[in-house]
Amino acid sequence: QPLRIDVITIFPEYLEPLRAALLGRAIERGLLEVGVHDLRDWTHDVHRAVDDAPYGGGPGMVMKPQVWGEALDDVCGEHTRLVVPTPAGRPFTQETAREYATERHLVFACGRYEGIDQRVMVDAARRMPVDEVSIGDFVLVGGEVAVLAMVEAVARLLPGVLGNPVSAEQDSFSDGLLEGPSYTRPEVWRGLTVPSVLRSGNHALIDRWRRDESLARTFHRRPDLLERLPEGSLDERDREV
Ligand SMILES: NC(=O)c1ccno1
Repeated sequence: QPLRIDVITIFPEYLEPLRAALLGRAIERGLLEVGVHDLRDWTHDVHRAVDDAPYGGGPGMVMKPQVWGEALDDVCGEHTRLVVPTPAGRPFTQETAREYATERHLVFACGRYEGIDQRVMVDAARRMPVDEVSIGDFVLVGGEVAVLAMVEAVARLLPGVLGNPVSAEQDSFSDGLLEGPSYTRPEVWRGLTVPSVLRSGNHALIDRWRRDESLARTFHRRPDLLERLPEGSLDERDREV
């Protein structure tokens, strides 16, 4: 059955984009299920408080464990992987997206940057896998935008979501390299031409050119990715690029 995704947040309206365009159509087609929940529905006080001052002092507020505990008790099930976006998390990469696309149920807990009381993740880890992940080395106001990014990265890998499934294999990172430049008509635009090899019809040459462009771009923009390539990824020809 389709991957089920639930998002718990104090800004449910932030997740509306999941209902639009490609993702919205995939949901309508039953290729994945998405539920969005307002964390405040699990508060019991008149102020619907979800955070409090941090023990030990310091700036900002920390999200209360009781509210999160009750929300997760209701939303998580026996096949749930809990994902908590945070700048302090392990890197979320294309590999992570591929793993998540094979899950049955993902629950995303959107916290403020100051964080959720750590005991919420400790308690959840007693009965399900819990991933604290970061989408990049920068700080957002909350986890919602990170969830939008991760859900999009995962959903596009699900069967039937992308019109042209091959592109999921060919996009950046699938072979560990960055994707090279792309071109379309017109052949000359503002005096700029399309590399002639792409119009040669010689697909062996075209593939070779594209690989060289990927290697060069990766070398210049992300040399760290070259370090991480699995052994044997680069042949003699590649090393000359
Ligand atoms: N870098 C991140 O993933 C993040 C999540 C919340 N704030 O920043």
